[in-house]
Amino acid sequence: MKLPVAFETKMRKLLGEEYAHYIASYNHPKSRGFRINPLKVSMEEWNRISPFETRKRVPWCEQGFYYEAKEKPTKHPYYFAGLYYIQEPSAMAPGAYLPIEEGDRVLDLCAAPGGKSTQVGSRLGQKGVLVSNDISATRAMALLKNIESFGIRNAIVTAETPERLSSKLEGYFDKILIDAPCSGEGMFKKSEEAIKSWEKYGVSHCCNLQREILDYAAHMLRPQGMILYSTCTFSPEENEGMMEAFLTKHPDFKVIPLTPKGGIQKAHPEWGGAREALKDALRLWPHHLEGEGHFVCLLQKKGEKKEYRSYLPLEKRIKDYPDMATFFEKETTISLETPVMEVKGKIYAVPKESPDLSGLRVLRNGLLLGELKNKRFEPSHALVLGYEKDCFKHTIDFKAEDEAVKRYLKGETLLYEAPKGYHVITVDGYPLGWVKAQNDRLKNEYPPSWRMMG
Ligand SMILES: C[S@@+](CC[C@H](N)C(=O)[O-])C[C@H]1O[C@@H](n2cnc3c(N)ncnc32)[C@H](O)[C@@H]1O
Repeated sequence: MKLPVAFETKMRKLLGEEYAHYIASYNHPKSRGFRINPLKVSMEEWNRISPFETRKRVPWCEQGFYYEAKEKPTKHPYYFAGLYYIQEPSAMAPGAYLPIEEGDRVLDLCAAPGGKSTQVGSRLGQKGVLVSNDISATRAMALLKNIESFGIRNAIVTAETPERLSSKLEGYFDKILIDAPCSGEGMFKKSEEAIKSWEKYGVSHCCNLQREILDYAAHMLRPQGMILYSTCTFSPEENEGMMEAFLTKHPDFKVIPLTPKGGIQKAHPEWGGAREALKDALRLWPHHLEGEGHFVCLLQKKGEKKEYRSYLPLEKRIKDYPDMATFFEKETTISLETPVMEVKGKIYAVPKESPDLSGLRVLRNGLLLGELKNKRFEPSHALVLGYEKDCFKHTIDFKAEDEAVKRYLKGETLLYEAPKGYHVITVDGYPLGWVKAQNDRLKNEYPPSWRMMG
């Protein structure tokens, strides 16, 4: 791999004697990881059912595992059931180090494609609120799909600028994750694109973005709330230096020490002309652990906790829409008292204490239950992925090895005798999607954009 000369020179200067060790890590094979979804599978259950040989754990992430390329986890039906997310092991650190308490309102401000959002969302355990945002509407679509796949019901997905979000959400959040757009130096081994982007945009362009994002985040955080700032770059300007500039501008914030685990190192305040307290931020180095480069820092806002009062009024329930209520009664055990919101015929189950986001670009207001079409209710794919098997009254279960599962995931009609109407296909008991049974056939309702390729 050809690294930019300016980058090598910079790293040699920063790392001194360690440089040889660091540069040698570019010859090591890439580390691959996946993170299991505690909303769908406990660790005990996973250890029983895991189809993969490798059982090696990622030391800094309770749900993280390494895997070998030959194991091809994206081809297994469990992937389609949302049992795990493929994630570079070091990228699991920010979501693991963010403290989460029951009922927290969390903002993931730069969230696409959803690595950290799926992690934090699954740690929330369907309680509280997760607002997952990305400035790019196209990237936010991929984020939405991953949130749906993970079955996170209490997530709101937006595609907004931090400025516009902050105009509506002053002091709303308990926790904010900023996985900042950065110069990506820690990802050079993972992608050639990262090198090209570094050469094109450089560090200072990213610093401007990060400063702005951090300022808007500070505005949206309640006193006593926390910001977890992370990058996948080595440059001190975007890490210790960025945190120093933020703390100078916002003296109502302090650094919360993080404990290094499994080869993670302390940060280097001296590199960024930063205060001593920033040694308690963390750096992940490819020559100290199995994973790429990352920086993680936890900040807390001082002051007294205030109550946020401007919630979205939730007046409707499933039972208020007769066609939908009939469907839910016939097909599910989900409560008809579930609070819902209708947007252009689409019905969402909305988390309690949702903020009022009117006027913003909202892709999803909670769990999409389905659509009202000419008085008929059509259930969504997200509904199947958002609940466990026992919540559906008509299910057809296949074993993961059964060829029918792959054929279903590829969109084929299956020959199968079942009572007429909707059924949920499950794999080893994990819901995958809808079918409609008729005349000894299961009409495939698996969405084309979710299908298994190849
Ligand atoms: C490092 S990536 C995020 C990766 C993501 N957190 C994950 O774990 O999958 C940074 C993201 O920031 C987004 N971004 C860039 N500028 C932004 C801004 N001003 N506000 C919000 N998001 C921004 C990019 O579109 C990109 O998706």
